[in-house]
Amino acid sequence: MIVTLSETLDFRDFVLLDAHNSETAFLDNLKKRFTEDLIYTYIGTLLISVNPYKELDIYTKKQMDLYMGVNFFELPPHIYALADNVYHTMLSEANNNFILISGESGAGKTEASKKILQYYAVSCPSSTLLDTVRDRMLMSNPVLEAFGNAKTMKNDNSSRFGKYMDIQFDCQGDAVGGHILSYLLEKSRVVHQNHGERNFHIFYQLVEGGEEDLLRHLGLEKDTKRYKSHSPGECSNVSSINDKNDWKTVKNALSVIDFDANDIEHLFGIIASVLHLGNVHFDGDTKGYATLNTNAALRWVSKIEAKSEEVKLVLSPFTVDHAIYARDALAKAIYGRAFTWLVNRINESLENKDSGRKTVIGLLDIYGFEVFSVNSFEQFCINYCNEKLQQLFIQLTLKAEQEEYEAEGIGWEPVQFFNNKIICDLVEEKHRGIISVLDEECMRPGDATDLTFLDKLEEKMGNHPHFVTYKLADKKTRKSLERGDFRLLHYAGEVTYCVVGKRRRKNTSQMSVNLRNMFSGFQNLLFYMIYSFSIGFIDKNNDLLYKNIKDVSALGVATQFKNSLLRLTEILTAKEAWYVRCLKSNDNKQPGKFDEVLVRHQVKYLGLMEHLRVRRAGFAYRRRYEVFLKRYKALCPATWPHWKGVPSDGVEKLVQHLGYQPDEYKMGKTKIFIRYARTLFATEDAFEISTKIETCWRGVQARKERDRRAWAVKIIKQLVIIS
Ligand SMILES: Nc1ncnc2c1ncn2[C@@H]1O[C@H](COP(=O)(O)OP(=O)(O)OP(=O)(O)O)[C@@H](O)[C@H]1O
Repeated sequence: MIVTLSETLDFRDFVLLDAHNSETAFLDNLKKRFTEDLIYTYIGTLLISVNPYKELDIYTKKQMDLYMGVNFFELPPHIYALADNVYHTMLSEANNNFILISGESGAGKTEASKKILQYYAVSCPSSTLLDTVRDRMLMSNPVLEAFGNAKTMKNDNSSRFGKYMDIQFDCQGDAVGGHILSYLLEKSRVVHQNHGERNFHIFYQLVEGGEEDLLRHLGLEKDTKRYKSHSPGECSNVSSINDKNDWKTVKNALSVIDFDANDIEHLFGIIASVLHLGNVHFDGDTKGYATLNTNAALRWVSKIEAKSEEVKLVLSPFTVDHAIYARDALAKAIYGRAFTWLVNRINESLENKDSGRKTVIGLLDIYGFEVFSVNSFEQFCINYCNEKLQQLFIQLTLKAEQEEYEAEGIGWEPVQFFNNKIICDLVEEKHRGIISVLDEECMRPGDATDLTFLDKLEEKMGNHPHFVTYKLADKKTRKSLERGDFRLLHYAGEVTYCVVGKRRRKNTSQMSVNLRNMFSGFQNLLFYMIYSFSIGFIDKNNDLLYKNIKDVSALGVATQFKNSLLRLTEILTAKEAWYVRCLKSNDNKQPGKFDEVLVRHQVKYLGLMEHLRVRRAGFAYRRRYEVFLKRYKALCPATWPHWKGVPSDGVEKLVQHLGYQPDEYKMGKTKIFIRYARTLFATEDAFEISTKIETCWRGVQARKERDRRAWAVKIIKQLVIIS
């Protein structure tokens, strides 16, 4: 076996990278690995995945078998290694875990979470009952994708919601149940899609693939162009999507998940209602009155939501524009509720009825920092979410570190890192944070606008080091800000948010109240809505749907999101954290192309350098004595080929031989702890080679006498490379 120098120059674990503060070195390593189709790299136990945009032969059953039960660092980085390690940690420590999968749209999050699920489906024990749970869990994917994914410019199968899925295991390691939570469904897609984008897949699947009888029953025609809610994107046919086939998959998946005929009828009835609503038109008279007769469109919704109640919405005295807005808001509300219902229904079918002790692996698939598109309210929510998750990462990592130091009898040292709590507080603090200010502004009587909201922010956050606006900025910064912007200095970098909508209506609050009253007749589906063309922070925060009017005065969308994030944080805090960070290699979905600027940007906004810093802080490297000795014994004459004494003594001899200074390492009860120093990088490199040398050595012993000399010469060459 020949070990070339080039093989030793890329690192499967960034923690070993000597120039760990250098973004350029980080990128070089990623790129080098990527060009060799090595899309996975670690930062400790965090897995980075770079989307190759091509099928790689690394997801076979054979590969799965290879990774089952093998030590995390033994084999090349892989999503299966992570999945396996989490599973075995859960079993051996009987604890709960979660895997956070993040990255921007098209980076590969959905694929990563599917691969983890597939791995568990193959590697976990099996029985008829368990197979049912396993199948339902796997089948929940195509269903949620049909209703929650859509073609966007960035991704033909883009998830338009955040997803957290718990997989529950019994103490034998069998998957016995599951539970899904969804976040921030992009409801606006139901009524509007940008050019080149589509509505949620299910609309096309139903119309293209639906059986004649079903379509007739739902009053639909087999022609997607007939439905106005589809037309703005003008993109029904996409080469990578086969709606007819997907329809079959979804129907099959629904039956596996145990949806009965009644459920299915209602579900598709609702989809039909939304399609019909898109085609509802309005008669506007000269005074600007508009009538919206939704009886036909809401036939199915009323079955679920209002039972026998006849639904008729009359909008007056508003204009056709207002009526269109009301219609669209209704379509969004209906779809949002149908999606929630669907998730609940899937959860019922995944529920584990057995009360025995369970441990959990949670999969959280959520957008990373968004800085490219219009920086608006949604991005603000997503970025706040990422800020919270970073906080959680810091807490969990440091907590875990501290616990391990104590268990090993090593004194805890404070670690230098940037604590982003200050930014989380800036956004979420009660009465003082941005979300509270937004709610106050939405609810106060009088003429509240996005700009008065911005004024209030300036008043309250004026001196905050992570907040700046045009008015507060110095001359230089001002050049990059508009008057309607505020900028947050997130832990991962600066993001500018535009608070104002495109067009403003003057008396928004007053109008909201009028509309609210107008819709109070519709049982359970009560929402209030604001002028259709304004999309600023105030209106977005007000785009509410409530069961009960009493709630309306209290909560804005941002606060609801904050509350759901707090609940999520509680769920996650009690678990051990694992991370998959997905990176997009290029913007054109081109196989094998590595766009350095794009990747650099993501490395920054996913906080990977910061992550590396936290991981390397303190004694970042630790291994059990036996494992360490086995790996590195070839590097010291006293330990090679065998160390006969106590492993910890052998390890100490070894590290001293390698030149570690006393402050560079500590000897724990069962493990050695080492600071990441230059020497270690050489050591890890050497480990790779020494493993190969061992293989060669065995080769030498097995060979005939005449070959031995040639093999021995090769080994000596390797040793020269090491030194
Ligand atoms: N590991 C992989 N191997 C091969 N192709 C991949 C891999 N991961 C992703 N892809 C390709 O990239 C596309 C986008 O991936 P995916 O849908 O998982 O992105 P995402 O991060 O979930 O995006 P979004 O946030 O928009 O949902 C996939 O449809 C697939 O073609």
